[in-house]
Amino acid sequence: MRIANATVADGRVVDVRVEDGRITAVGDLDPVADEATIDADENLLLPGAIDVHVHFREPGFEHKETWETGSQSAAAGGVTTVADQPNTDPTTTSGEGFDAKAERAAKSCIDYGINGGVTPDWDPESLFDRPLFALGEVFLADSTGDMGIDADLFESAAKRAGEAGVPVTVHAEDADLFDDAAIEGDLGGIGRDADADAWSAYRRAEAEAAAVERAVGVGGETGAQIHIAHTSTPEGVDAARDGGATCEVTPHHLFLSRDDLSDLGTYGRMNPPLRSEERREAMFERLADGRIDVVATDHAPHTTDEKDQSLLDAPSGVPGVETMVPLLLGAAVDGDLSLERVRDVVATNPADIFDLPQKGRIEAGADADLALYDLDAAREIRGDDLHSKCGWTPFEGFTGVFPEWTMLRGEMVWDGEEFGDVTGENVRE
Ligand SMILES: NC(=O)N[C@@H](CC(=O)O)C(=O)O
Ligand SMILES: [Zn+2]
Ligand SMILES: [Zn+2]
Repeated sequence: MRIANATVADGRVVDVRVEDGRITAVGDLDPVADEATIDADENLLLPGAIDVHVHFREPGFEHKETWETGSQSAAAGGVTTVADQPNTDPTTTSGEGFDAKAERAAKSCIDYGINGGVTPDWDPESLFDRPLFALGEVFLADSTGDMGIDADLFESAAKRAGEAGVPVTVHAEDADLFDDAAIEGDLGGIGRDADADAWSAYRRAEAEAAAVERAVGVGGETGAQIHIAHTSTPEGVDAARDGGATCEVTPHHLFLSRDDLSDLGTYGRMNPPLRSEERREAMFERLADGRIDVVATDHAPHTTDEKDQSLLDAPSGVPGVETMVPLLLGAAVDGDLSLERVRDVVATNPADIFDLPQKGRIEAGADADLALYDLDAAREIRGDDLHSKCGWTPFEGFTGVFPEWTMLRGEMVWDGEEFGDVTGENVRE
């Protein structure tokens, strides 16, 4: 197959040859006999995005998301590889837990990795016997699933991961620094009417940098490769960089702030929480100038019934896997971000950090994981149009550029209207 006349992120217009699921040539390519051609019409061709932080909820919470719905949502947003987090039921904290997830993940229509998690009763022996994508997210404070662990366990877990050469991804918040008084008394309101700003006041910004410093310190002592998940503050990003760690930011910490909580209510409750508009802008600046390595979604779907509760009863987390690339391309169209930055933070950098040499690039030898975007076809994001089982988005009404089609290893997994019959594989096997 030949994809003709594709504009790549650096502005070149090229042809791309795909054979047996791989890219075999990029450049000015003459068609060969009987070769199928897809005319890209000078639209933007990006490597399939790699979202290194999703919660596809299966096994255990199939009412929120499944591997089928989560992976379809990803594909419809130009994402062709995901890494799934361990706070499922059973938790992915033993070989058995890993196997239970691997069985479900076989239904994914995109490629994937499976992370191992850490709890006091984990079984590192059998867990490290499995092909882990990463150890993590390791919860330094409780979040959905209450998997927060103490400093000693974190250190011994990081040591083990370091020995095994497995990267460690960290949910960095220090619960000792939370302001419990912020969520005491009558908070009033349910769902969108709840005063969710209290959540941001409670899980204070200062709690992030403190935990990041602790995590990078443990990285230095143990030799483990540390990657900070969902950094939400410029202080957290700077502490990660200073300590030699890589870091990711979510779309919600780039595009939403505490100012949006009066509309979102509990639909804007997540960990770490939304920050001030000033901190949001500082995060965007660090994304644009290269200080943030990766955008990953922390796709954490919950049903509207679950969100339509009081601030304290509603679960933390928002969906995002389908809207990540569309939002970033929307920002690129507005001139806030270069297309090369978008490509790097959603594809090339995650591939480099998590050792996926076959992914994240449009060059000969790489997997033909590709998505085509018409930058003139930005449209309004609507929860009703998305494919996650949860049926809502915190980005309702924002503008995004969705893929015309998405290809996994040369097969059309999303043609803009329908999903192909495509089977994903574990990228570590
Ligand atoms: N981010 C969240 O608020 N929630 C995540 C867990 C997590 O990533 O902390 C979830 O699994 O729901
Ligand atoms: Zn987390
Ligand atoms: Zn998470």
